[in-house]
This record gives sequence, structure tokens and C-alpha cells, in this order.
Amino acid sequence: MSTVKKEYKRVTVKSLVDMKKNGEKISMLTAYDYSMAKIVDAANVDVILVGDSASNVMAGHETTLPITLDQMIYHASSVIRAVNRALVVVDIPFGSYQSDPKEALRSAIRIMKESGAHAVKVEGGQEIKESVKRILNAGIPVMGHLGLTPQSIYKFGTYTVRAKEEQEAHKLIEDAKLLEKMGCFSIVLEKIPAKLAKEVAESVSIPIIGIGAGNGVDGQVLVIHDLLGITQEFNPRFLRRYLNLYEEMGNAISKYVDDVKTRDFPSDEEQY
Ligand SMILES: Nc1nc(=O)c2c([nH]1)NC[C@@H]1CN(c3ccc(C(=O)N[C@@H](CCC(=O)O)C(=O)O)cc3)CN21
Ligand SMILES: CC(C)C(=O)C(=O)O
Ligand SMILES: [Mg+2]
Repeated sequence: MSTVKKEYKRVTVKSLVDMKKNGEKISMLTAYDYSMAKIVDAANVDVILVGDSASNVMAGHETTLPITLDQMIYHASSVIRAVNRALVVVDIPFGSYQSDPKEALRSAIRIMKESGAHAVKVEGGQEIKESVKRILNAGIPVMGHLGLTPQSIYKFGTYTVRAKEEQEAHKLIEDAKLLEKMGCFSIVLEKIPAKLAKEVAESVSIPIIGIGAGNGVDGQVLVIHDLLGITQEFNPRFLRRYLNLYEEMGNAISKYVDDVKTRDFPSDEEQY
């Protein structure tokens, strides 16, 4: 048969929970556009996060707060067009779910309807309980995000490790249990002592995906620009850089500029 379509075993919220059960670690990475998402999906990353970190790495803002729901939908719809296998999760941006549960549901519905994404992510526990319930009741899968929650950076003032005090550690575990009980399919844990993160992962049956949360959790997530070395000034301890693309891209582009200036490009073979 010449028209056989390539079969992809799609990642679903259920397969992620099964992966935890079977002890298989989950890989998650951000993407914000079609071309990058194609590469990430083809490399078999399990979950692609259209993160509100787009506010930083795509738009150049200092925090995640300014990015809008429309902008997140634009990024998400670009990513969705590239993906055949990964589960695509989209951050609901700051200001689009905190004021009331109906608004939260409207935002989640817009993301699902207008981008074709598979799930949404929201930051917080107890504080946003009613909103999470509403979204889940509409049949939209929700990923939680606890620990360092960048949308509330001005409440804390720093990006230091979270939940070092006993009281915060207790709330973190309670929040994780609450999100699980309500029906969230997974939780991101950001910048938490490894020992506590492991305890959280052992306290719930849904997968805990860490960033700066050690090796005792069920999966890892990074921002793709950090992993590829496109960002330069972001150097937290948890980051492993696999390339220095900032330098490599710069060198290639400088070479191009040189070739234009010296009339080396285009050559006889590169013209009509
Ligand atoms: N490029 C990028 N990568 C990310 O992982 C990321 C973003 N942007 N933007 C949104 C949030 C913000 N996140 C952050 C931000 C800062 C640290 C951090 O560790 N910053 C400092 C330490 C600050 C301190 O100790 O006071 C560092 O060491 O770089 C970690 C995660 C994760 N997200
Ligand atoms: C760092 C990850 C978890 C995130 O929320 C983002 O990229 O926006
Ligand atoms: Mg985010």
C-alpha cells in the first residue's frame, strides 16, 4: 500500500500516569513555535509545554506576567500544527484564571478550542481550587504547578529555593494531594529541595515533573532555549546545557555577513 500513514503512538494523560506506575521517567520540554516543536516532537519528548516562559524567551520580558491569553493561543496553535506524538500542555497566563472560576474556565476553553492543545497548566494549590474544579468539570485535563510559581514572583521578590521551612513543606504536600484528589493528571514542582520533592512524588499517584526538584521525582522539564544554550544569562544550578547555540548561531551568522561583504556569497552556482 502506498498511502499508509505513519503511525504514532500518541502520549495521553493516561499514558503519563501509567509511566509513573511502571517507573518510566517522563521527559518534558517547552516549545513555542512550529519549527522547534517539530524537532522536539521528532526527538520523542513525551510532553511539550507551551510555557508562559514565552514571555521571557520569545518576547523579551523580564517576567512571565505580561504575556496575554491571545499570545499564548498563537504560540500553542503553532506548536500543535507540528506535533504528532507528544502531549501538548499550555500555561494559562497570569490574569486569565485568578479572578474567578468562570473566567478560568473561559480561558481554558479558549485555549483548547482555538489552539487544539491537549491540556492546560495553572500555578497554585488551595488558592485556585475552585478554578481547577471548574476546568476539570468541563473535561479539560489540568496540570498543576507548585513550589516556585513565577506568576507570583512579586509576592516573594526572589527566585530562591521554595519550601525550606517546615510549614511551607507541609502546605506543598497538602496542595499536591489536593490537586490529585480534584483530578489533576500531573504536577510541575519547581525549585524545591530534592528530599522534599521525592516525598511529594511518593505521596501522590499522579506524576510529579521537576525543574530544580532533584532526581526523586517522576520526570523532568526544562525551557528549550536553556537546554540548547540560546539563553546566556540564565544559570541556575539545575540547568544542564547540551549545546552553546548562542555561540554557534552567532558564528554562522557572522560568517554569512562576511561572505556577503566579501562578495563570496552568492557564488556562480548559487544564482540563476
Ligand atoms: N529562560 C527561562 N528558563 C526558565 O526556566 C524559566 C523562564 N525563562 N521564565 C519563567 C520561569 C522562571 N523560572 C526560574 C527563574 C529563576 C530561577 C533561578 O534559579 N534564578 C537564579 C537564582 C535566583 C536566586 O537564588 O535568588 C539563578 O541562579 O539563575 C529558576 C527558575 C523558570 N522559568
Ligand atoms: C518552567 C516551566 C515549568 C514553565 O512553567 C514555563 O516554561 O513557563
Ligand atoms: Mg510557566
